[in-house]
Amino acid sequence: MSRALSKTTLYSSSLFPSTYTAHAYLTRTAGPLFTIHHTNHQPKLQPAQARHSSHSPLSNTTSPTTRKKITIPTLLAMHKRHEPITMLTAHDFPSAHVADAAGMDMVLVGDSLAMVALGLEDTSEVLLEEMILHCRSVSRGAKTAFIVGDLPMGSYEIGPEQALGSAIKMVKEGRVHAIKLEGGAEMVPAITKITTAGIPVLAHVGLTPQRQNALGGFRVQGKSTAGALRLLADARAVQEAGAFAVVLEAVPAEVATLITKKLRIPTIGIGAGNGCSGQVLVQVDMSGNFPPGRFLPKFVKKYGDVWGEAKRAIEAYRGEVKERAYPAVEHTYPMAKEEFAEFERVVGEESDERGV
Ligand SMILES: Nc1nc(=O)c2c([nH]1)NC[C@@H]1CN(c3ccc(C(=O)N[C@@H](CCC(=O)O)C(=O)O)cc3)CN21
Ligand SMILES: CC(C)C(=O)C(=O)O
Repeated sequence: MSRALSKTTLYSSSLFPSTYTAHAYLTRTAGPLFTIHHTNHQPKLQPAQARHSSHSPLSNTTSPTTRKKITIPTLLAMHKRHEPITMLTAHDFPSAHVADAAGMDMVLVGDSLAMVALGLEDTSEVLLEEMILHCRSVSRGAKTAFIVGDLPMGSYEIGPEQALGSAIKMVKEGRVHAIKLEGGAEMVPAITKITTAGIPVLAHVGLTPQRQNALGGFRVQGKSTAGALRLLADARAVQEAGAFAVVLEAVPAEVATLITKKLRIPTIGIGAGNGCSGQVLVQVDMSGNFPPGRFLPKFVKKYGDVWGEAKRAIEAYRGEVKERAYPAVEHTYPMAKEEFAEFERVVGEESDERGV
């Protein structure tokens, strides 16, 4: 087994579903806080309310700054003044909300959600309908970032008509602002068709994970002179077709820097060095929301330990439930003494079900 192949196997198999489990916990805990908000117990529920507001689409109080909606002109202005463009993936309401609150310029509903949110083997399995469901929840969570939805494999390669049809569905039903699709020169007719219809396209060249079988795994692209020239030709082709920016994935830094200089549109790098116009990473990777020992591509920097924190909290909860330390008195609802005394008296004559 080659080095690349064994890594690919490790990367895309059983280790991802565990990541999903942890995230599902985080997602579910956010839910109930919503309903509590609307009860009559306002004074007692202050803490819950405060936490609730961090996930509330109605309130912006936890955002560090109130910022304007990011649009294509905003992004192009950043590019013009050489300000790096920040992009992060999100696959649901809370992951979109936190990316938006932390100031990401762009949020990508990447098809990597097949692996990190759905536990699938690779990105080729995810359906357009599934992507749309995730896009809808992300669009409700990210109110200022520019939202891009990934067209999944099979939803755009047949021809420009199919590509436009899928793009329209992503915008109308998924509520995204732009779509991303993988491929270079061969995607020019599709990109032209979609952009002509007024839907912005983020192109994606270099390592294109939807074509991993043809590429022979997740391999760095553009490592030879010929490969780098092909990459530049592809990047130029998608630019001429009307893409507003292009993702460069797993490309030597020098090649990505030179391609960036040769283009008018911004390049968004992932594993392509710091000479690109912006950067993108997968949120679960950079926030450390995965179990210890999982393989990470070389370009990932782990900025947090979300998995460790979630596991620590869940273990503490488990321990307290087992010891009857949780719930404590402050987590319970009071009742007037006389009411309870009467209740106890009325049921007092009955025998206990549990054998007393
Ligand atoms: N969680 C996650 N993060 C990602 O960045 C990501 C996904 N999923 N799924 C779709 C693609 C696949 N990606 C990958 C996956 C593996 C490598 C990888 O193994 N790279 C090798 C280089 C191999 C070579 O030398 O050619 C490495 O060592 O980093 C790269 C990108 C990026 N994307
Ligand atoms: C890694 C990024 C660029 C992506 O395509 C995804 O998340 O699917």
